[in-house]
Amino acid sequence: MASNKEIKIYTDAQELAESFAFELFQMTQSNRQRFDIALSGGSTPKLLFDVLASEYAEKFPWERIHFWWGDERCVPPTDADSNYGMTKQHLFSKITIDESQIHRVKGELDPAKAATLYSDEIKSQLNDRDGWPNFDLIILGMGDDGHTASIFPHEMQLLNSDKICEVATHPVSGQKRVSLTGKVLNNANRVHFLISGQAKAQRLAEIMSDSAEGQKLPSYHIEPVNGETIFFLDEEAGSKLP
Ligand SMILES: O=C1O[C@H](COP(=O)(O)O)[C@@H](O)[C@H](O)[C@H]1O
Repeated sequence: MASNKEIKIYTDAQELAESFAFELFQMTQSNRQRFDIALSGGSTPKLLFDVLASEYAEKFPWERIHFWWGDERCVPPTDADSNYGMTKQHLFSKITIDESQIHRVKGELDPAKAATLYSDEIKSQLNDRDGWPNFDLIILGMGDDGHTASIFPHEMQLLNSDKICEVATHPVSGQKRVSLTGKVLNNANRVHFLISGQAKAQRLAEIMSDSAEGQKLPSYHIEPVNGETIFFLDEEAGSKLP
């Protein structure tokens, strides 16, 4: 199948975050009443949240945005590893948004229980398309090993899971995660990867060249058939692209 992955490259991580914040702002300028956006953890979104908090706190239609996560680490929200905790620190604590619009994974609970609760909340709140929840936008990162959300290369079966969420295990630390599965990621209207840094360059080159190596990486397989897939990169991340 021909790929429709689009690539946008910015000078550095700061310019990437600022340009992406503007893209987000533009997306919210329609008269839609609600946008369901799944966030990622990681270093690049942190910069994005800082830009949103400092430059868009008053401009954004926060009352129409519902926030979710593509994945969460199974730790309490106060833990430095918590994706929700990082977002709270860098964004939610600096804007006015109702708690009912923040749909976090309860990382402090038993992982299987947290995955079930999160799946139930998604099912009860999101529109369905072709039997799967339909996010307006899923923002994803990519780990140095090619993982995305918390779908790691040693757990490729999560790409084809029939569940909305699964419990995943980090290959090195053994930390438990809750992750949206591939069918949900691939049912979004938009998937936007935000990727910066030299450490991602080789994996990105493998993915974009359609190589056998690339096909072993979870990120390669995320491309909604009925949606857009855009890779927002800085020059370092894009430095080895074919
Ligand atoms: O573990 C995770 O890593 C990825 C990538 O993060 P980065 O810091 O290498 O950019 C992230 O997308 C995911 O949400 C997070 O849980």
